[in-house]
Amino acid sequence: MTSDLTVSGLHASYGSNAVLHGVDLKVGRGCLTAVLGPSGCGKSTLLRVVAGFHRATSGMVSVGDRLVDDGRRVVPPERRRITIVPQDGALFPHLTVAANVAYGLAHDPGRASRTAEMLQLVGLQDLGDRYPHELSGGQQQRVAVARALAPRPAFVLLDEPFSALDAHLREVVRRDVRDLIRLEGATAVLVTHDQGEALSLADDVAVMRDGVILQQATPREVYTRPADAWVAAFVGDAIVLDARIEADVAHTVLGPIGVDGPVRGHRVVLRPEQLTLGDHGADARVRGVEFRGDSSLVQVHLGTGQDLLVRHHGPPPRPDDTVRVSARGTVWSVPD
Ligand SMILES: Nc1ncnc2c1ncn2[C@@H]1O[C@H](COP(=O)(O)OP(=O)(O)OP(=O)(O)O)[C@@H](O)[C@H]1O
Repeated sequence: MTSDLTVSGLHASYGSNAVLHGVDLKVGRGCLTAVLGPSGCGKSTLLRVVAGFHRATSGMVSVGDRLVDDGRRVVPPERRRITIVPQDGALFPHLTVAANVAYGLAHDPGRASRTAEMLQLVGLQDLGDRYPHELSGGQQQRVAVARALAPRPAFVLLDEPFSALDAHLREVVRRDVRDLIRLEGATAVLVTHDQGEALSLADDVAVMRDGVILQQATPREVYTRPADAWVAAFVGDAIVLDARIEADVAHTVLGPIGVDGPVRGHRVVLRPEQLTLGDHGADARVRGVEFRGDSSLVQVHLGTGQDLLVRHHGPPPRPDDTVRVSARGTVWSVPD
């Protein structure tokens, strides 16, 4: 992988408050990488150090083959060819949509045609004369992304750019933005605490907690082969079972299940869609049912005292029904 951004051993603080504790991250050229983590874990701080708005205490950041921060020598933000799209889009309210998009193209002779092209790409070619307050939230976000990509930055950093949008609009806008980033061939880092967004959009997901990246891998890999039980639960609904593992078979309260990959402890992880409610398996009682559109998420209480989530298709059981639960597929072993 040709790496466009390399962050290694990065530490950063606000005064005496250390926030990044040795972050390692690699972003391949032309890739969209999501940094996924809970509120306050340091995602925005990481973006700010990468963009050059905050200095590292130690560690290093390289963009392309150029070292931009090693805690001593620092390349200023305007010389990094990195663009940040902040959470609120931060459009200039006194400029029209077209003038906002053209803003970064001041010295570009192809300014007018590039602006028109970007407006076309985000589907706002008819709204160039409007002002930001005359647009919906989703349209404003598109303008913000068009403005960021217009000068063809090597790098785009997106800081939770879709968080202000409602669920439906968010899906539409984020798909458009991803397509635009792909089309422009930009390398992008997207910060989010929304696991669905990270898993569905990104080529690569870096899961962050308390100022460190716990795992960086493809969406499928972090979902099916999480680094630990915390990552498993953060990227999706997870079932963590105690297990005695012998010869690639985990002996659990749900019976024996095959283990995929190395044995790393006494617990295994599986997903609610791997469980089946049927006429065989462990005895359980239904505690609650959540309607999820195409399926139901059924919370069951095993005779052994453990609660599990089951993704169930078809008519759901009712609270207090007695059911039997079995597991399909393989499980993934996580460290204790
Ligand atoms: N300017 C600042 N001065 C002091 N502390 C700060 C400053 N900015 C952020 N912090 C602290 O640093 C920690 C990490 O903040 P950061 O904004 O990087 O987290 P985040 O993961 O982006 O959170 P969110 O998802 O809520 O935006 C938090 O504890 C926060 O309170």
